Amino acid sequence: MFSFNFKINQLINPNFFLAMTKILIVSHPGQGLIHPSLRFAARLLKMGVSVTLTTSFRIMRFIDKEITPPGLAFATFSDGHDNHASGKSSSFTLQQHISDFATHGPPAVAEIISSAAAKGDPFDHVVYTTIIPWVPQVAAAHNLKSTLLWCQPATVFNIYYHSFNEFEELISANKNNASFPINLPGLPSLTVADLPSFFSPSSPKEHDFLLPLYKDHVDVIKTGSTILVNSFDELEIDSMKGTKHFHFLSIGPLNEKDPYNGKQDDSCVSWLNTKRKRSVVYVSFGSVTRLTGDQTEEIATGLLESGRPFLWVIRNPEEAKKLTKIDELKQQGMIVNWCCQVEVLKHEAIGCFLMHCGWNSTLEAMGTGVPIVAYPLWTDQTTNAKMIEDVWKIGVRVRREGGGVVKGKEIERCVKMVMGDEEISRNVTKWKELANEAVNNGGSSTLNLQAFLDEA
Ligand SMILES: O=c1ccn([C@@H]2O[C@H](COP(=O)(O)OP(=O)(O)O[C@H]3O[C@H](CO)[C@@H](O)[C@H](O)[C@H]3O)[C@@H](O)[C@H]2O)c(=O)[nH]1
Repeated sequence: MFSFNFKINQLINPNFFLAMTKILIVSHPGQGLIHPSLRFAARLLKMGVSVTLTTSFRIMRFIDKEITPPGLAFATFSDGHDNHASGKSSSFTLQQHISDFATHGPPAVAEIISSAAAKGDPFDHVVYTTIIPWVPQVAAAHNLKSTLLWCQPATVFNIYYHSFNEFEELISANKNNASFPINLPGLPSLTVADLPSFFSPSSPKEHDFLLPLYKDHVDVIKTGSTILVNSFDELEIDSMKGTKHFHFLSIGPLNEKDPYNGKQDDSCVSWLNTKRKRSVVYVSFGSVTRLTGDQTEEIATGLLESGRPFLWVIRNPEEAKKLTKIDELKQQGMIVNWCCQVEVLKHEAIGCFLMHCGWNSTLEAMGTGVPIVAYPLWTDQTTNAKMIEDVWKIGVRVRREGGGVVKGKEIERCVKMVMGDEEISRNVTKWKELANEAVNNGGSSTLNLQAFLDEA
């Protein structure tokens, strides 16, 4: 059912011999979670920890084995979708995806843990990502401690926590009033519209299973437990103190290039090399959501009207071909179905990032000092967009006229505004420095990770 794939480079990694702690990372096989898991694994390996990453075969096929971090071991298992055509766009529903992983995962992870113990090389600790709340039970059944690696802002965790506890009634009673103020301990002033999208009455029916799933996550964590967060103290210290029930340890931003993307695709970089400094709009909406045809057409109009060159990730090449002004678009910009985003964002030609506010993309923009045009779609993105615009002040959020599709004119306005705003530019530089300092030697996230390992 599962296969151990201990890599030969374990043998040449000096840290391997020094390893004191052996950690199993269990990751949901979605990209928003596999990227931070790989990056977290790389961090741990650098600190002399022995790490095994487990997830489904399906996603592992997209990981470039030649550039995985030295020493990283994989133990993969089937989630019932091994032959699915692409790990970069799914045809089966998210609910099915999560539920199949929850069916196949527990016995496979149990087997991985007991098999390592039987070989005399047991795990010391299990770390698991968001949306797999079944992991702590499996770990506990093998007398192992487990820790959640929360891959969204601490602010969002606390919103969930409070909304499932003392603020449940207040939020529920006012969910139809988007501007109703919600003041939660440690968090900035929010409104109902700033909460994760699953609280909204307009959230699609097929997302109804997600709020109970997040509740399971919160319920399963014992009071006083440590929660690792892909964030950094300077960014969210108040939010992290927003509940006395948990001990947040921020260990991010987890922003390094990882082997999911494979080797650098030189065509994007060669194209960016021909563009002026800070002139290009980079556009990407992450790995999950699909925009409607109307939304995509309006974005195309906005980009064309902005007059700026752009690099636009449209995951489905067929959708790109259907764009009405595809010839004009190709003259002004470049459309790709995937790129190595962390490398692209580092390029000096990038002037702003039009995005969905997925947490990884937000941190990647922050770590490279790229201002954001926030176009949130679902889940944590509504909250992230609020923080981006009003709290960290590193971008501007698109407005929807009468709640409909965001118009091309609005995209154009936001792109022009964010690329010329001095206050945003100053804040972007400030957060870039703080984000990078946090993960340096002696930085807050490095110290927090050390503290976690001391306890693990
Ligand atoms: O062409 C591309 C496009 C994306 N990426 C990477 O893919 C990841 C995308 O992650 P994220 O920005 O978080 O978006 P999603 O994939 O949509 O992530 C889901 O999971 C995240 C973590 O839970 C949530 O914050 C998001 O809202 C949710 O949509 C990032 O690391 C990007 O660098 C690439 O490398 N190349």
